[in-house]
Amino acid sequence: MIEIKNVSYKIGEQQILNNVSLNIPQNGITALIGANGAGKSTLLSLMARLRPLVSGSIAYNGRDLASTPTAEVAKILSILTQENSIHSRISVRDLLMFGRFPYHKGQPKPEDYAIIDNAINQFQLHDLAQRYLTELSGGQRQRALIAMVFCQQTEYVLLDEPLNNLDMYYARQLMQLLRQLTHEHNRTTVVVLHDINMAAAYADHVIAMQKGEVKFSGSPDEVFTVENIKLLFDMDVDVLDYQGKKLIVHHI
Ligand SMILES: Nc1ncnc2c1ncn2[C@@H]1O[C@H](COP(=O)(O)OP(=O)(O)OP(=O)(O)O)[C@@H](O)[C@H]1O
Repeated sequence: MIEIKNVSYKIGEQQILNNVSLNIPQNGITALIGANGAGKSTLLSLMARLRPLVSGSIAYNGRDLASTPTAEVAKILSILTQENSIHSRISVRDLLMFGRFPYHKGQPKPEDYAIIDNAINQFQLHDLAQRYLTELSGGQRQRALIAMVFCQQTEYVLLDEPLNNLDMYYARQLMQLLRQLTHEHNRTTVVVLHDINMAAAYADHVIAMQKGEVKFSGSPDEVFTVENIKLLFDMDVDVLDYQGKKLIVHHI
């Protein structure tokens, strides 16, 4: 479980997070949803210690994040941020090997190569493996970066808007793969999603944020109601039942 207790965060005079407390269940996919500016990315970056925690606490399986050495943190959690723009001339294959660095420390072993080959297969990167990141389209680069995160094989995976730049085919493929990799390896994946139908279809748990606070937390069935979506996004929508999942009709 990830335990977040009384986390507040300010930038200048602006209160970005206001006393956020929540428990993210162990094993499975938790979707973090909410309007632009709600504080999702800020919370994720505090959870990965990319920003220093100034108040409150965050613990992974009872282990306090603030007092865990950096080398240990790299083996507990991995993160894909929205700012993951790598401009150096590095090939996709080398990028994936870079993800293994906390384990091989510059001297890859056969198991590191095996993990990378596997990721190239799973993320359908064969045609891109030798190409430089700078030569890829936005969506291709995004897939490579997500594959790198998975090569780190951490118990906790934090992904900020992984569907950015992905077309319909790869967006669905990624969510299916996320679900498969999360459940097969008993991982805990926290994913910021703007596409609430993807959250409804693939998440086990949903956390909805608004103005720096957690508004709702529960199963997709509990969170995705007409009333909650009105409150979160100020939109009138229909919520349908489709193949056992909620389908939110919001585009017409
Ligand atoms: N470096 C910064 N300086 C000033 N304000 C910031 C900074 N970073 C974020 N903010 C503000 O913090 C608030 C929360 O931003 P955050 O990126 O966490 O929201 P979000 O829910 O992830 O939004 P989005 O869905 O648009 O990505 C916003 O009001 C944003 O303008």
